[in-house]
Amino acid sequence: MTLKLGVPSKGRLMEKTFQWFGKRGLTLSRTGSEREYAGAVEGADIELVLLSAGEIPRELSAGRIHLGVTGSDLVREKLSLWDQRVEELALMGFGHADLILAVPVAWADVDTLDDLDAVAAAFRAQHGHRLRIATKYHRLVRDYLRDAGVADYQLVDSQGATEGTVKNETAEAIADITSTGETLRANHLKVLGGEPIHQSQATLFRARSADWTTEDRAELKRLEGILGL
Ligand SMILES: Nc1ncnc2c1ncn2[C@@H]1O[C@H](COP(=O)(O)OP(=O)(O)OP(=O)(O)O)[C@@H](O)[C@H]1O
Ligand SMILES: O=P(O)(O)OC[C@H]1O[C@H](OP(=O)(O)OP(=O)(O)O)[C@H](O)[C@@H]1O
Repeated sequence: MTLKLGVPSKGRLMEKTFQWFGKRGLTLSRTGSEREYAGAVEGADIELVLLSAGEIPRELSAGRIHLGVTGSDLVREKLSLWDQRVEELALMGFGHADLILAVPVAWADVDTLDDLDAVAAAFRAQHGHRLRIATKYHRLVRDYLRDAGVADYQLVDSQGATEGTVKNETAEAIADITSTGETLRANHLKVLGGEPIHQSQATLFRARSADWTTEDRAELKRLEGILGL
């Protein structure tokens, strides 16, 4: 069986993924029409599989692809015990974004997680429901807040335009990815101080559970040589 490499089919990670491999002597390209999800790899016995960045963690975990490129945030969010299912082969140095917690700028007394904790307890007493945090990163946010001892909150699912939920009054705070900070500023939100929940970047992963034949392992060794890993 040929080694299968899953790469983002579009969006912010695709082009840089192709460049990253290209710089290391492996030419990845899309084949077929502009809208056809087909690709090829020159210089190695590898089948290119074009996938949504968000689906690559699941495909790796199920062993349907041997290797995959996606954001480290997506692997940690989508896979429980992610490091038992995949191995990080290379941090690729692009697609940097921080997963952060943000609250309205107008909350002058809330700048840290401890402040949020205090406000959350008071909020519940005052409003009769828990402070709502909108996010699509349920696992990462829950784990982070549990470790920090913050309990008086509820997560509200938001799959996009998360920063708008505060203005729309469906949440009091948000947890989302930011890179330039523009979207937060435009929506009058500020990041809580301290380390981000996760610092994400595009990463090349190896599926631990995929069916690795002797030839696949040999091809991976050769690939690691080409890529200088
Ligand atoms: N503003 C941003 N700047 C840099 N990286 C970002 C930004 N927003 C998201 N990302 C990163 O990009 C990756 C997601 O990429 P993208 O948005 O192309 O995928 P997606 O929306 O999940 O893809 P698809 O819609 O095909 O499922 C995540 O790893 C995330 O950390
Ligand atoms: O810090 P910034 O550079 O402003 O980027 C942050 C924004 O980028 C991402 O959204 P995306 O463009 O993927 O749209 P989405 O709302 O559909 O997730 C993320 O969810 C933020 O909303």
